[in-house]
Amino acid sequence: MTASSASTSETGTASAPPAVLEVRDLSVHFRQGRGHPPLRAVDGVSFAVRAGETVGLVGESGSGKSTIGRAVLGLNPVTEGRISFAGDDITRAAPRVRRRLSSRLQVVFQDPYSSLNPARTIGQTLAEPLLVHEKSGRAETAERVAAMLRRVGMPADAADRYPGQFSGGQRQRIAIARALMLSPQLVICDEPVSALDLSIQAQVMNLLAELQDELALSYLFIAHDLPVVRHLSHRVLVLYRGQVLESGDAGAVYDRPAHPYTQALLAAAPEPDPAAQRARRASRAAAKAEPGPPSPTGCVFAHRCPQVADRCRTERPELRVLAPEPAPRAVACHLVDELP
Ligand SMILES: Nc1ncnc2c1ncn2[C@@H]1O[C@H](COP(=O)(O)OP(=O)(O)OP(=O)(O)O)[C@@H](O)[C@H]1O
Repeated sequence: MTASSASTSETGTASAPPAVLEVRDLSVHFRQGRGHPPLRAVDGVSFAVRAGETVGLVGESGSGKSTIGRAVLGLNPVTEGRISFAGDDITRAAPRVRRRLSSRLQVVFQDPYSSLNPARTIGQTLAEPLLVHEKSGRAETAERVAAMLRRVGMPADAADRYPGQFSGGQRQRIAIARALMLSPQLVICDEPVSALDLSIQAQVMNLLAELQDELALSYLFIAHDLPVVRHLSHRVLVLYRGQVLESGDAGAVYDRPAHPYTQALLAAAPEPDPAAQRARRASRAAAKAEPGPPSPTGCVFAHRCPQVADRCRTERPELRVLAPEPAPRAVACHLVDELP
């Protein structure tokens, strides 16, 4: 495996569609109280999401996935870096700009039970964005609500009922319908299927994929479940302690993980084939649990890495593009040329 020496943050090619979302060197730090250094929840992350594309964020709990999504939505203050939406800088957008933006940038959260107002009918919930942003008339609003309900696989009479009358999967369809009412360009999906049963998860993921094809939607897809992210993502970013350790084409990252952390993460996912399961178990055993604090200056994964070298404890590795690869892929590891 070889890596080009040029440092890069995945920018794609000149012929790629324009970026809907562009995140550059994003850092989000949280104060931890007197005497403690700030928590670097996100630490220098760069990526772009293009029209019609799904970019998946994966990583263990606490790796910074949701904090990135919340920073894009303006729900977490940005410490450093820049977030652009359709070419406009929205890093510290004023509430008035954010309100306007909400017609083009939407979110679907994990929990469909708490994200829908139990006291409002589904029709009222879906009509609200139209009434606020487009000042639509009543007849047109009712027609658009009914059409969207049909589109997400719900009966039109659902409009007159309340969230409590639906199952978790149906409520998530309704949450997706609400997100799409104003024809957004980008939807941030933050663990959108993790609260659902497996068979329902597949249905909701298929719905998201169909809607993307039909409406040329872009998704920033956040999930801890690796197969779920693979199913929907064109590209993925693998995060650990707020940093991207590997990124690139989803198929390549999953089939030939290059970073020892990505290898360990995939080794922890369920594997039906017994031979592959044995290999994974060995790789999992090699990646140490958290034996101590990470080095403040070196690679954030060094203290757990089975391949760690002296340099890893003192020098932070840059994200470098692997070559030759059909699609750009980048890995932050000093040992990338020597890895199996
Ligand atoms: N508002 C906050 N104040 C302080 N610390 C926070 C805040 N939000 C997140 N964190 C911390 O930032 C780190 C990253 O959290 P984040 O929720 O982004 O991780 P995640 O990868 O989405 O994991 P999970 O799936 O468990 O939420 C964690 O250590 C978390 O405790």
